[in-house]
Amino acid sequence: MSPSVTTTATTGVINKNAIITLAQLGEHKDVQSLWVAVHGKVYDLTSFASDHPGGIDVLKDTAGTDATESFEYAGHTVGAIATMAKFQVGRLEGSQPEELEAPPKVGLIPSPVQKQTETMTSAWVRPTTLLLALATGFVLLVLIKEGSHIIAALPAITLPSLRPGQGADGKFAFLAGLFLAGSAGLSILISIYWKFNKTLEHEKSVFLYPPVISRGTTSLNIK
Ligand code: HEM
Repeated sequence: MSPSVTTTATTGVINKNAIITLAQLGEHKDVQSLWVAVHGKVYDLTSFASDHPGGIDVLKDTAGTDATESFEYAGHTVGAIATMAKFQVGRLEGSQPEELEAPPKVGLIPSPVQKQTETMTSAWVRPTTLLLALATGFVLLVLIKEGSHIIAALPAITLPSLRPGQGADGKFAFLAGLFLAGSAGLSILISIYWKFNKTLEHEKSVFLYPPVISRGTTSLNIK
């Protein structure tokens, strides 16, 4: 025999496994006694209805019925799901109570899958970095040893003139100036981005996050 409805939140003792029929649920459809079923579990929200952050009206509209669809549509947070347990007064007859799944937490720490991908990337990057460091070291050594000859062999660089046609070698000088200014600007931008990225103290580049992360039903599984 199924356990019976022993009591409600207002009377004290609660049997959370009490089987409640749809007809019994339907008897609690107003603010004096407001019950709803969500995912096979029945909740007595009489004392909570006026404090419900989503408003009392949505609860009044679904009072005495299976409110699973509306509940899901509202997209409740982990906090809301944790709060529900204390209002449970039974289980809806004929339904298999489902454990409510809390929406994924959204944060700046990547999930294990993302971490794995990034670790793979950094593992790939490491030998490249080593190779680059070795190449730089080699170039430096050559410069130290043969520096004066190389510098002597280089053509003299003349800074560009702002007025076209003036300065040594008009067109070339302007292009050289443009190139120098461009490289300087790019280096400044790269270092600003690098510093900005470090300041945020997370494990992922800022540009890898979507601009908008929706609450509740986000498909992002960032934990
Ligand atoms: C069963 C116990 C319930 C609890 C403990 C609860 C709790 C909450 C909480 C804490 C919020 C604020 C947002 C959040 O933290 O998720 C909220 C919002 C809301 N709830 Fe509930 N709720 C319950 C049931 C329901 C039901 C049955 C419905 C629909 C019939 C509903 C509809 C809403 C709506 C529409 C919002 C506003 C969502 C928004 O502003 O985006 N809630 N609820």
